[in-house]
Amino acid sequence: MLRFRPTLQRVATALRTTTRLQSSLTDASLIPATFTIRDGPVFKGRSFGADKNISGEAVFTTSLVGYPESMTDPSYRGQILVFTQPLLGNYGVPSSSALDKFGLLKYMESPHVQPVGIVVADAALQYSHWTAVESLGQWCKREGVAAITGVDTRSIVTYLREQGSSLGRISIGENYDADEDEAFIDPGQINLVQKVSTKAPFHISAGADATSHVAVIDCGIKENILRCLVSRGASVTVFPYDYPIHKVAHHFDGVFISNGPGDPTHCQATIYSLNKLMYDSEFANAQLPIFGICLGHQLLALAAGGKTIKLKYGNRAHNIPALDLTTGSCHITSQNHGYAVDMSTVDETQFIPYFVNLNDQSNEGMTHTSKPIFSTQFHPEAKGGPEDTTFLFDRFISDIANYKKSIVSGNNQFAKESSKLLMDVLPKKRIGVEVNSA
Ligand SMILES: NC(=O)CC[C@H](N)C(=O)O
Repeated sequence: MLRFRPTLQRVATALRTTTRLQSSLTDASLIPATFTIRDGPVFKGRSFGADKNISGEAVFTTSLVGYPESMTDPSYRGQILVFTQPLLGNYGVPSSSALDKFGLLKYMESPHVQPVGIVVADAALQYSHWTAVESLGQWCKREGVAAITGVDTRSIVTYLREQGSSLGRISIGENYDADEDEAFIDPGQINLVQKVSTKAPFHISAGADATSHVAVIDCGIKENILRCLVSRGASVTVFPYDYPIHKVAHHFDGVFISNGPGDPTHCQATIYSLNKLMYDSEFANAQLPIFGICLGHQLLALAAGGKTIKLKYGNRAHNIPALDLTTGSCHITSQNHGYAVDMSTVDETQFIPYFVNLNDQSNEGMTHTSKPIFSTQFHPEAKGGPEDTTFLFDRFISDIANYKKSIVSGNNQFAKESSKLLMDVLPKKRIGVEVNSA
């Protein structure tokens, strides 16, 4: 053993030196920055992102990996994302434009960084990964996103857990005055969905193996949700969030409602359309499959006459246990939400709870009592996070297959017209989505 000690000591010294060299905490070239919580504490650190003062709702995620996916999730629009993982950026950032075989973004959940700013304990200034093309800091600078490092994220999160999600701001520069009464932008007052939803329909083909065609309501859809659908044979036509989907639903084999940022009650046009789709006499006997995720779940509940509540600090993590009330199985789920459905306000003759959160008992999904309509608060598509609940996409595809069979056998009164929409001429990606700084 003794013979190895000098070697071990050398390795330990080398590791310490490497860590010191890579750490943002000791890099004097980074300019000072301040993270301030409104009516709360002030944290002094250093900027490693865009040279820009920003404000928004400060929220935290306890996810350990997956910062490229989280940071491109449109549901984070308008927020300042505090990471509890103490070292961020060590595996760099992959390409924002690489595409998979469906023409979907290979590594990112949308083309741009969505939070207005990020807060980390220690940003790795060197990175290493075979997919990496730039550092976390370079990416934030290129995207106009403020980033602060060298702050005590444990005490920030302790504060946010006790006080609830709060408004915050990141200010860059030495001469920041903590008393300066600069405005704190409250994204809760803004229709953020309007900023991230496609401005016109686009189409992603499932290719020669396509077995169905789904209408997607885009409230800020994550790329992997589209992939989960098309990789299961469902071609998708993606519509703006306020498109009157009830007027075109008969052209499709199913309707999907996506995740998205902000307060669900801002999406009145979507709620109206979903209400029509579920309750209008035209659709009364229709067995059209509908599936909603996260904001999509909240919008379905609102369309069914229910109410949503704002959680104290939300659920943002990749390891949240959700109990499937139909099977008794517990699944580990990926989550990012600040609002939740109050199931006591949803008509129980229409919808019953599907999943429940085993940490805080909040609702995690609902299922219709007589129609193939269901939704989840968590993210079965993951990215990042565990893929334990991707079987829900299989359920949706199987609901679609049953629906198609019922039409073929003439059992369904909701006769489906053959699609006359000119899918081939539709664009193949999102249209005119505003970049983060807009
Ligand atoms: N990921 C989501 O779709 C989030 C939904 C909603 N904006 C919330 O915060 O609750």
